[in-house]
Amino acid sequence: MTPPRTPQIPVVVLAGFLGSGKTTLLNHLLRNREGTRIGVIVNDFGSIEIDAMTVAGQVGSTVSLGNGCLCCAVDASELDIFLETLTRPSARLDVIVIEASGLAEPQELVRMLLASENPHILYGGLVEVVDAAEFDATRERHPELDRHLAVADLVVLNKTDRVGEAERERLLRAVGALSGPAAVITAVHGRIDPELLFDPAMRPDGDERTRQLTFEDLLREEEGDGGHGDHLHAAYESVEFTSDVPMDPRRFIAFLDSRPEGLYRIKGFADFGAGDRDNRYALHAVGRFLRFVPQPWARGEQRLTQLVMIGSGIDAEALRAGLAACRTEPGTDTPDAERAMWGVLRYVQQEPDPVDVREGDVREGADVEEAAAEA
Ligand SMILES: Nc1nc2c(ncn2[C@@H]2O[C@H](COP(=O)(O)OP(=O)(O)OP(=O)(O)O)[C@@H](O)[C@H]2O)c(=O)[nH]1
Repeated sequence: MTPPRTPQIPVVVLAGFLGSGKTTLLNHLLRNREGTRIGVIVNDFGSIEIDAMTVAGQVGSTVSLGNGCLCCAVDASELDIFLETLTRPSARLDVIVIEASGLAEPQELVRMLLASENPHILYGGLVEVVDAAEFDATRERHPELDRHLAVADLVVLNKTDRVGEAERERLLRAVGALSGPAAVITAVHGRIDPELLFDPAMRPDGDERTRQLTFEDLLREEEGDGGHGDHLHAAYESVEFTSDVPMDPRRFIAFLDSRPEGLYRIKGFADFGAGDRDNRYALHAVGRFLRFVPQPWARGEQRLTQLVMIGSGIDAEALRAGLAACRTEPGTDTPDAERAMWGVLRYVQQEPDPVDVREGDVREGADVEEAAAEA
């Protein structure tokens, strides 16, 4: 296996029915990006483009698909052109979010991303936004919602301010039953913790940290109280795990496959010892989405497994104990470890992965208006 030589930018797909709150959530992400540079692809002309540019000050990083419906594009070349623009080194983006139109078939977008030959992107998961107040009515009118939920990696039950406590619980159960193992979180005005979707940027040159007061800072001041209403960290717990003993690939995958529902996000690096002496494995999980990226160990770098897990209602001690039980025992770090890596390699992006795409669900391309790129 050849680890990617160029840095890859995660691409997150944001889907949800008309009016569910996608744009609101996207704006929230842009306002709370903390220095992370977000590129946005929208296919709803005018709905976010201005916000994306003014709020995040990212002129040149937003692509609008005119009247075109991205999900219906007959071939992936148009999407590739947009991604090409956004992944240019000069854009210096850390993450790209594609806001699917309210009527999109999100799995088609996912299929196109996985099939993309752009070496600079890494599919980052499908987030489905659901309007809590309209859930039953939307399902009635659009039975395909069930299918969208079934392929989502993270479901955001939005507008919970519009329903009572009991109704919220009922909806959580109903959505959870349809979305299977995907994590379901509730939100008001799309205020989710951005770290659930992507890591904050760590810039070696520190240019974002020593920056001047930005538009976001001003916005936060404007919102009063330093924007504490948006402090989502209080709602989530974060658990860290570090080990200088390599992880057993089979046990680690079994641990990940059975991770608890409330664990929305895992990020970090794993050392698989004899499984792969040359690479550490960057791990990125959003909801039930999981991806490993092998990265060569730097010369002299201490070989550690370092993980951060974010969730709500999670049992920190049980998680740490579960991970501790995944460590290799002395003497088991044998040549068989390479075969044990097969389970991990299933989650390394090499080609379109049938685990992520359910072909039966994919809609064939339909007519599409000419899409326009304005980058
Ligand atoms: N009460 C309430 N209103 C919300 C919430 N989130 C969004 N809205 C409102 O719902 C409306 C639709 O939100 P958008 O973010 O534009 O929804 P969208 O999914 O981008 O809509 P389309 O682009 O049409 O698919 C707007 O008026 C929002 O202000 C919420 O949590 N509670």
